[in-house]
Amino acid sequence: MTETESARQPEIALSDEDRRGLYRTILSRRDVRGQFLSDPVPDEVLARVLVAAHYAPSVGFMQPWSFILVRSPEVRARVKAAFEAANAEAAALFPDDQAASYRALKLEGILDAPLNLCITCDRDRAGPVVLGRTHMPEMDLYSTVCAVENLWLAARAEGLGVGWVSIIEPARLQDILGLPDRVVPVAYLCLGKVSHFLAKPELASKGWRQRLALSDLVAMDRWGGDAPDPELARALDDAQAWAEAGG
Ligand SMILES: Cc1cc2c(cc1C)N(C[C@H](O)[C@H](O)[C@H](O)COP(=O)(O)O)c1[nH]c(=O)[nH]c(=O)c1N2
Repeated sequence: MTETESARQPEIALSDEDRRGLYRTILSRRDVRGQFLSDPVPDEVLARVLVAAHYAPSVGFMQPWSFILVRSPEVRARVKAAFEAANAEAAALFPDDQAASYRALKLEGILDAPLNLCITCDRDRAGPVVLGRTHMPEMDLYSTVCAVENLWLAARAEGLGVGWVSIIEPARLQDILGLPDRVVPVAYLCLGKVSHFLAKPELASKGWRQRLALSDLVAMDRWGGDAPDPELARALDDAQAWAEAGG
């Protein structure tokens, strides 16, 4: 089969402005828990961020995701109760010196955000044998996470905050949302307009954990292999300094 001109995209790199916009979106995306406004998310905007999620890559083009929009106060109250139960268990797992700061963190916006959204993975969406999943069975879950990140970035570009809540027993979420066994609740998200976006991750500004140096995370050829050569190491440090300055 020959490739026709119309089968190609007209450009390879994006324009400088588009590229800057992409990096700005990536660098300014935040996990939002405490800055939600109650205004509803307009349908057209919601549709666009869901399209962004749906255009994520997926193993074997499986598109295993579905999107459960949770507006019902009753359903959200049940999810919030599931969070409270899991969060109490989680707090008890940290050593004493960390447990108090853990309890002081706000780790969800389930009732504050006007919309909650569960992104699920249907592990049977494309039958039992899926191109690309034959030897790495978790690839459909990873594909669903790609959809989550696409949505998160598109939401940031639209001025919408997203907060991921994973401190919930999955079996309870499964029950509350009526998910069949083959469907995994990959991400429970809170979504809505925000008063502002924080400049830094909240866990960093509250002293829980700081961003690592990228250059320490890059090794040559094998785990624990040589550090990158000095030119690449400098480029990595410069790029991270650029990101820290806001891009
Ligand atoms: C898979 C997964 C699961 C969770 C999160 C993220 C991801 C990727 N994060 C958000 C997390 O704390 C946050 O991404 C980091 O602290 C970095 O901050 P920014 O996302 O850059 O603002 C998160 N935050 C929170 O308050 N409660 C939670 O349960 C979770 N769960």
